[in-house]
Formats: sequence, structure tokens, C-alpha cells
Amino acid sequence: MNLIIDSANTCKIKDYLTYLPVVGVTTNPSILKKEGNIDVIEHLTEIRNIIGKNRTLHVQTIASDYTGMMEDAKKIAESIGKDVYIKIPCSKTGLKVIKELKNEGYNITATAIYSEIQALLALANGADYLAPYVNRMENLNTNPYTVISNIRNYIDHNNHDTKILAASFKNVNQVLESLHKGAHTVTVGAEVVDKFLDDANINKAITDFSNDWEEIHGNLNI
Ligand SMILES: O=C[C@H](O)COP(=O)(O)O
Repeated sequence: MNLIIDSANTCKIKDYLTYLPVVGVTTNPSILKKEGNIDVIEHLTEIRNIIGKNRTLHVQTIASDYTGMMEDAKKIAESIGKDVYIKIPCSKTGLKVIKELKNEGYNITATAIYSEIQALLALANGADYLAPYVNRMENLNTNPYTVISNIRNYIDHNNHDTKILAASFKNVNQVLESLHKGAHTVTVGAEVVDKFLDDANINKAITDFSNDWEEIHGNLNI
């Protein structure tokens, strides 16, 4: 399972790195907002140092016009490193930016994907990752799993290297279903990551084992 953490909280990221198969970190302006009035470039550089060079870091542009997005992308790459994946919302302007940035050799994650057609257009323009918004699609009565499955079939059939990075989760079942339907990677926020192992049954089993051991052996170790 390729798990990306959808958070800019350095304490959470450090903790998850100790026991989860974390392959990267994604952020967007809403995620950064949760960290308060930080120096964003400094904070993202700290995250880059925490996760190291072997994991991917995905950082979103802020501007909504072509020139502003291009400037944001270049500032992000110059400050944090050219290996950063620049997250571009997949709008008309975004598609133009993706095309140009790819021509200039940047890594791209196409984000805010709500439909199959958006994904296929971003893929054609050279995006390295496609981020379909699972929970948000469900809220709009679009089946995100059909979208993921169709994109995956298209990628495999045409031998593309582009990966599906499913995003926007509100529960663990959405994460699992996305993986079943062909997402290569999932990016999951702390609220859902913390549910992965938050199971009363696991804790009860562990307590029962300890009690059974203590009944016979008291405080002795094995
Ligand atoms: O960056 C993309 C996020 O995964 C979107 O998640 P959200 O729907 O919880 O804002």
C-alpha cells in the first residue's frame, strides 16, 4: 500500500513515519491553513527534510491566473527543490499550466479532479499524478470508484506512467475501495489515518492476552 499523508502537521508526519508505509506528503492551501500563520516555504522545507528525498512532496500553487500559477510553481520548485510535485487544480487555466510546466521539466500532480474527462485531459498534458476527489465526488452523486477504475484501465491499456493518487477521504472504506478499484496511491488526512488502527477489538484482544498471561505468570516476562 502506497500511503501519502494529506497533512502539513510535522508532529503527525513524524509519528506516522515510525509505523506506516508513508511514501510522501501532500498539502494544499486549506491543509496549510490548519497550521496557522506559518512561513509556508520554511514549513514545507522542514517537511521535506523530515520525509527525506526518497518520498514525494506535493505542493499546490495559490494563484488562479496563468501567470500567477506559473510564478508560484517556479518559486515552490526553486525554494524547496525541483523534485517537488507541483499540484495544479485541473481547470482550463490549470491544464494550460500543466502543459507548460511539463515542457519545462517539472513534476506535476493534477488535483481537484471530479470527473474522468478532467483526469484524461491532465494525463494527456503530461501530469505525473492524477488526484480524483473521492469524498467530494460522492457528495455530488458521482461514483468515484467508476472514475478511478476507468482511469486505471485507460492508463494500463495505453501504457502510461501516470499514477492515480486518490484523495479527499472521510472514512477508511473509501480508502480501501479506491485501492480495490485501481488507485496506485492514496493520500489520507490525519482524521482518517488515525482511524486505521483505532479499533476497540484490537485493544480488547491485547488486554485479554495480558490478563491471561498475568493470571498464571504474574509480572514475569517470557
Ligand atoms: O488535496 C486534496 C484533498 O485530499 C482534498 O480533501 P478534502 O475533500 O478533505 O478537502
